[in-house]
Amino acid sequence: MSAVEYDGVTVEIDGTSIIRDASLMVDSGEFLGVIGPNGSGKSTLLRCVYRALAPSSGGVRIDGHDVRAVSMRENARRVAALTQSASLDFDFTAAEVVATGRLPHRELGAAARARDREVCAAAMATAGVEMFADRVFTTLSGGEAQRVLIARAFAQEPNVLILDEPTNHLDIRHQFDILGAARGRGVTVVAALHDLNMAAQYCTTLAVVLDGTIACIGPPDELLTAANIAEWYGVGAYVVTHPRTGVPQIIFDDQVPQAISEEEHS
Ligand SMILES: Nc1ncnc2c1ncn2[C@@H]1O[C@H](COP(=O)(O)OP(=O)(O)OP(=O)(O)O)[C@@H](O)[C@H]1O
Repeated sequence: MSAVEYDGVTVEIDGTSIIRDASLMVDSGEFLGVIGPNGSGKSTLLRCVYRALAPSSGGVRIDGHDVRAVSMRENARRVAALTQSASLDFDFTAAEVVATGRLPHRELGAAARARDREVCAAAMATAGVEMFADRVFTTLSGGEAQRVLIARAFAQEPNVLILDEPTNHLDIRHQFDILGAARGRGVTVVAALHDLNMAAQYCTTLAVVLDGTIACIGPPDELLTAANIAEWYGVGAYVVTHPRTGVPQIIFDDQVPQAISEEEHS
């Protein structure tokens, strides 16, 4: 059984097909990177998993359960999402924001248990935000706030972590830390990523979304060729091999008239 399964998902908004007939299976423990140009449909695809959007046809299953057939609360025990549009206008402290990640696990109205507090403290340590615990969330910088929201997603202890551009606002140190922490949790991760070099380093599989359809699915070293990058993004590139890990790494060059891969170049 797949951890996440899209079965013929079509999303129509105001009569326009934003996603067309998307099918995809993500195995338990896999780190799937969803890549593709701006406006291609990555966020829309992700929103169907955490029920921010209902497909017009087809469905999404988590651990074999259709996400629309279970309660929001039950879905939230399985899926945590870091979204692009998370805005919190209340004067919550960072620790209070993280604590909301435990709500799906608590009985209605029940107080936080010792374990809830332990999980939140560990999540804040993993995201490196313990020092912001008492800060009002809205006073944090973009990167600090992003890490608090990541801590909240970790505190939710989901089987499936949905990350929509998780490295937005993060400096390079925190990009490594957060993607490494997501991978290190051993859960299934589905992440929309713009940074193809980070995607190559952390993702086991990539799904490429082009104009509302999943154009291809495969491991980074198969998909991240110069020819594909030119086709998907209209940018030339040299693709080299990371000297330590062996994964593809991309040096973009908008002046390269025709994309060349390392093999073609040598
Ligand atoms: N509520 C909506 N109403 C109208 N159009 C929408 C709506 N939501 C998304 N779209 C359109 O659907 C397309 C896909 O949007 P989506 O946000 O999924 O793309 P994306 O690949 O995540 O883009 P980006 O890389 O810029 O974040 C875009 O053209 C967007 O304008």
